[in-house]
Amino acid sequence: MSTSPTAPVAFLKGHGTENDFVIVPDPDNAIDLPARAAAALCDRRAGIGGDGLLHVVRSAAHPEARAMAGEAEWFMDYRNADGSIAEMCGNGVRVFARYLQRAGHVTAGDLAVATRGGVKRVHLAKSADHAVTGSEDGDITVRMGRAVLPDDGVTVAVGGREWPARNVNMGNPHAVAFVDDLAHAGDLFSGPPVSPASVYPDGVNVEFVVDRGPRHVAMRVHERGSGETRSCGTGACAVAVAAARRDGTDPAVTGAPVTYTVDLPGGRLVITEHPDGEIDMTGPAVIVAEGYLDPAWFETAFATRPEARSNG
Ligand SMILES: N[C@@H](CCC[C@H](N)C(=O)O)C(=O)O
Repeated sequence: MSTSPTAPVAFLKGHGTENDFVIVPDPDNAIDLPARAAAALCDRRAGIGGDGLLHVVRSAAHPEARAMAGEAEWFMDYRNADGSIAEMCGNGVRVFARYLQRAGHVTAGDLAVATRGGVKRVHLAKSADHAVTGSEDGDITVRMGRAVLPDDGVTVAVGGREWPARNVNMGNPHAVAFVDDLAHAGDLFSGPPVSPASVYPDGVNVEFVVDRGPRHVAMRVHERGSGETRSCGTGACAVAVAAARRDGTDPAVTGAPVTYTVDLPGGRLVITEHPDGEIDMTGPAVIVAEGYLDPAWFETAFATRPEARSNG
């Protein structure tokens, strides 16, 4: 049973390759966080500010996660900055795991996190082990599951240019377009039109990708519900999968795992796809602050916010 809080609500702020999140620990699912409260927390001017919200709840205490409680003690109840729900957030899972480690709920090693996209296996490296990303706290690897690639023939358009895009589902929907120059994506103040729109009835995350070298790409992303962000973990996986099909390195065909380095405005993620289709994402995760929400502010934001505002 969730209620509006009367005591101060604790929060933390964290990021994974600068995809930033407000974290609200709430093991018993006692805090009601409707879309307007999530959007208020993520508001960069009138709230804490973030690309999304990580509501940290015990799986057994959340109706959407109860069935996963036997496999994963903790549920990542994720919201986009506009308050909308998404199935998965790759950077979010790493930051979620870092929070659990900092709070003493888990130690370095392996753990499972329940998400709306199913249970994700996470490996928290020891702090000395940061060979991939240089993270001082140690890299975190998430087994992201398998990509689904419907053959839909979608296109993405910006500023009079149009590109064919690959439809990749990583639990959440992506359209991946290979471009000559990341500047061609424009200002990304709004979501680039993707056609036919009917392919993505619930909206889509759009990635623009350029080559940097063999199995090395760079990308920008416009995220559904959050706008342009400095990184997207599921997006980086979608990009690596699309690049492997384009490059003839699809592990299901070659029988060998393939690793892509994906550079984002906020940092670097390393993505390995295995012959069975399973995808591993490795990157950093950092907690930057913690504190308490002002109860009066939270009550006001909770009660009066009429609709989601822009996250810009
Ligand atoms: N930034 C995330 C993706 C968050 C969800 C996305 N905006 C959606 O609506 O699908 C990531 O790191 O994967």
